[in-house]
Amino acid sequence: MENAPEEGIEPTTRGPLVTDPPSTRRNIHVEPKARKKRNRLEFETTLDENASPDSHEALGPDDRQLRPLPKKISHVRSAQFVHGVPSGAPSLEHADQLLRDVASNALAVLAEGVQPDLPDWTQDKEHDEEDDDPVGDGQDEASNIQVTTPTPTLSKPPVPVSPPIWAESRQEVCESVEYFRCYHSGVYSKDNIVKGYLLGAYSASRDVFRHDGKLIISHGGGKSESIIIVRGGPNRYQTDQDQEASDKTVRALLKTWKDRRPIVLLADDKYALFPCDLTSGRYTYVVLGLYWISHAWAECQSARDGSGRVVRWKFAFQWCEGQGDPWWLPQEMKDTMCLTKGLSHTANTGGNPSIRCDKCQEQSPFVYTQGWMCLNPHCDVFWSIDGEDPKQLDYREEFLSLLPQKFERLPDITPVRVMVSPGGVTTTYACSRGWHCSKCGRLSCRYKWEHWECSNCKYTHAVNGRVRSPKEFWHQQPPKAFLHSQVRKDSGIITCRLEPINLGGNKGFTNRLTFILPHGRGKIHLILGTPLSNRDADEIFRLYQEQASTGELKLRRYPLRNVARGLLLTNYFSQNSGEPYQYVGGSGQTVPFSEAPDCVRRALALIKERSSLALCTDIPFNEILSAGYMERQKMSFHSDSEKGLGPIVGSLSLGSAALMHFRPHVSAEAPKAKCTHALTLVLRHGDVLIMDGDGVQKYYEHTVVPMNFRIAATARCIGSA
Ligand SMILES: O=C(O)CCC(=O)C(=O)O
Repeated sequence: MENAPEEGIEPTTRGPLVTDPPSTRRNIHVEPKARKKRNRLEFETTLDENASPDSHEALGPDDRQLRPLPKKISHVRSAQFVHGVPSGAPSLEHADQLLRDVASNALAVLAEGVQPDLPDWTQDKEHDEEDDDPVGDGQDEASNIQVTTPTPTLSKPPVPVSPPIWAESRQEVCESVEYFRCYHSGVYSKDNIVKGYLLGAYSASRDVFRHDGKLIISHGGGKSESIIIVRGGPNRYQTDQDQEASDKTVRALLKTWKDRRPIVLLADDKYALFPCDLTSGRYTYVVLGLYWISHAWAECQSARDGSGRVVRWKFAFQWCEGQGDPWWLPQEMKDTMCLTKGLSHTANTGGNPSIRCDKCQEQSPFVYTQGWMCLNPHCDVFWSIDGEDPKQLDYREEFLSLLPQKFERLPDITPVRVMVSPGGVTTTYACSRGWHCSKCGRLSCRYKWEHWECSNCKYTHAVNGRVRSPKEFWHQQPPKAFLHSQVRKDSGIITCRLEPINLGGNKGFTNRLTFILPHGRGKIHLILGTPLSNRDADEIFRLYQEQASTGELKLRRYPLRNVARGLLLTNYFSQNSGEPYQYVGGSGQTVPFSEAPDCVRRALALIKERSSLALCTDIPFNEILSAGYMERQKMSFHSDSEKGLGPIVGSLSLGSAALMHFRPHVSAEAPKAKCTHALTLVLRHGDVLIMDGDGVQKYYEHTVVPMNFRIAATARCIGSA
């Protein structure tokens, strides 16, 4: 199995995905006429002793500039699908059999009175839109990498204490805290409110770390020079562009500033202004604490390609009092601060006038010692002092002073640990998330099935659950209106008539659905489970759960690949048995069948039995990859095309239903737009799927998206190709 061709998922510290065409760029050139004309300045000093941050507001986001965001491109392209076109429609009796299967499932559900309230994340409209997919199937996405050279790290002292919340990889952060869940941007917002802001390598002129970090000035909002790596196509170069108050990230930052909401600041070990060396302790990401935005204003900067200037928004973040002193301060400094509290940093609170521009009538803060200037990017006299472009700018000391503030109640930023499992279910989304180690502060992904374990000090935390029954998933309806499959009309795939299979003994009959791929590329068979034939599958499902929860079956999330900032783990748990299989975890993680738990051996036997009945020949499967999916986990697009693999792959589905999508490989010949799902199958408990032929892997890739908790056992023939 080979992972899908990789997109460049280089988590950047600044800037969301940039997709605006370069033509939208608007470099600022102040007309000489406007420069000569001197503004009539109207001073409106807004500060007083009791001033709240609101009363300092000088340059607010102009609501008239706000435009609706473009609608998010939907990943669901159901409109392009039509029902499969069978080469011969199923006979009435086969259709009848299918209906009877479905009806008997439904009756069994009713008889048991099992109608659990199962969340189905594939249909969950509330699913967090901004929770980026780190792997990214690349349907509609491109990632950008900033190309700015990072500021060299000067020699700094090590951190005086272990940071209270830290991580080695971005995935650990995104999976463990609620306030930073994006892989591609330095600003995480939800519902137009910024929750977290990451300070990283790409500092700009006039970025500031003052008052021991109680005042931080940074630039936010993306649109910087970057390389956009497009899956299956040539990379694109993105020039620096103007930021607009209406850009998604800037807009959210401005709203958060206006609402005076606390946000969490994080820093990575490349943030040059941080006073301590974070690399000394593998502290790649640290949570600094809660801040609020005390000022927001627009600046001009030279475009990196030398083609003019671009507008950049700057934000001043001030430490929220009431959360103690910053953890990175040495104890002596904290002691001194205690003595001088209230004196040192708030000495000057009265010198921050807002000034109204006589040209645009907007107020701008008095930021720079060189003089006041209008900071409304839409004003003719934006960024000019006395009609001249400012050459050098320094902040006014008054502007950098800490402002009075009052927060009634600050949120707790330490991630909460999952303590109880609702209804004894330990495969919920919450259970798949990372956690915070109370012993050493490290954030870790949930990488072991049987419990949470700190990746640093190995401290563990377990939650007891119960074994789930397949009946809990019978009522599931796939989100699309079809029973077993959907074939795209122009895919060339032929759906064959249903074939009955005698399962022998007292197991009765089932049906086989076969799809013939075009140009002799192979076949895909779906052998349906039935209530009668599923007794083995039910037992295997139970065994899998028991043996995984005790750790006898070592289900793990293995590194998918090394990204620049730490490991990226798969979004499912797995374990390989039998012959070594390179793809997941490397072949070293394989357990020989003689040592494999019962669940694996029984799954292998069932797959062998069903595939030999369906294909009328014995398949020498000698490897099983067991995959465990908690809610919202999935296996991204890939193909099983590792060298030495035999042409037949068979898999057994257990637990929740899943959608399996096939699409042609993305290549220069098959541009991205055409690579929609050619075939979608619904895999249910007890179903066995067979991919038959090299061409299935060579010309197609597949993904599996379970609707809820699911186990799959996939068998291959290794070393037989
Ligand atoms: O059925 C599943 O969950 C995924 C199987 C699969 O694609 C694989 O193991 O390669």
